[in-house]
Amino acid sequence: MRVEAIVVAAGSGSRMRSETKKPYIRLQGVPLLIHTLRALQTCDLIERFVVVTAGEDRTYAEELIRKHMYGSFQLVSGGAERQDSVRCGLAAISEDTDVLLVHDAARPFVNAEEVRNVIEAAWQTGAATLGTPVKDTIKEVENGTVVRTLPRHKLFAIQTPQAFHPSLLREAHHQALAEGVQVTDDASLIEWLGKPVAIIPGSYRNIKITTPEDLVIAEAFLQS
Ligand SMILES: Nc1ccn([C@@H]2O[C@H](COP(=O)(O)OP(=O)(O)OP(=O)(O)O)[C@@H](O)[C@H]2O)c(=O)n1
Ligand SMILES: C[C@](O)(CO)[C@H](O)COP(=O)(O)O
Repeated sequence: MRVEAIVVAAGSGSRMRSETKKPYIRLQGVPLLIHTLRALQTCDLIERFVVVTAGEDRTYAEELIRKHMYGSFQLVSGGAERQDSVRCGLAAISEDTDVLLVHDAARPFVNAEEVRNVIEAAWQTGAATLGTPVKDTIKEVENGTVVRTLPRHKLFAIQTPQAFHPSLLREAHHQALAEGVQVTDDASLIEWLGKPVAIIPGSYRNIKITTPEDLVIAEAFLQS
């Protein structure tokens, strides 16, 4: 089974409100993107990485990766939305790839077992994602008023990595582009095609670094 990974790092990080772009913020002296690539590399199934960055950051990111990492990788320029960046990455995936992993550069705490589990599930079923049962009560709200409370026992917070048969993800992105469908994760596109997505138990440590508070949590995780 040949596995390749797309790591999306082309976001603007607007919710972080930092001077340094989010993938290059340093945690214990090491850029976030490098923490994330190292975490993925703990799973020895991944043969090659396609790293998607903003066009103007490509050279800088390439230098960083060469300095801190081993293994095969390619840099690709991303697009305006996450979905566009994944599509740019897809174009650089090798034709003979059996399972394609898609991961946020903003999730540095994924572990080897989680990566392996999601890859193996996608190999069996076509599409799989990590997820954790939600801890809070979730309400649907409109115009500042609660519409309804959703049944918590059915709700999962969805993470990356997500893994797919490449042909299935290519078809989903191709159709979504043609029909103007925009979603926030790749699994949603598979759902939209009417195909099943397996949920693999994730960990509450696999946070997405999104707002400044997450940097405090990340430093604490790194120290522990
Ligand atoms: N046009 C985009 C938007 C997002 N991403 C990537 O998708 C992942 C998840 O997105 P998020 O954490 O929300 O990052 P940003 O879009 O950068 O943040 P924000 O929404 O706060 O601007 C990140 O690794 C981000 O770099 C991307 O590659 N291309
Ligand atoms: C893909 C994702 O990380 C799953 O939780 C999330 O949907 C990314 O969303 P964002 O809007 O880019 O934060």
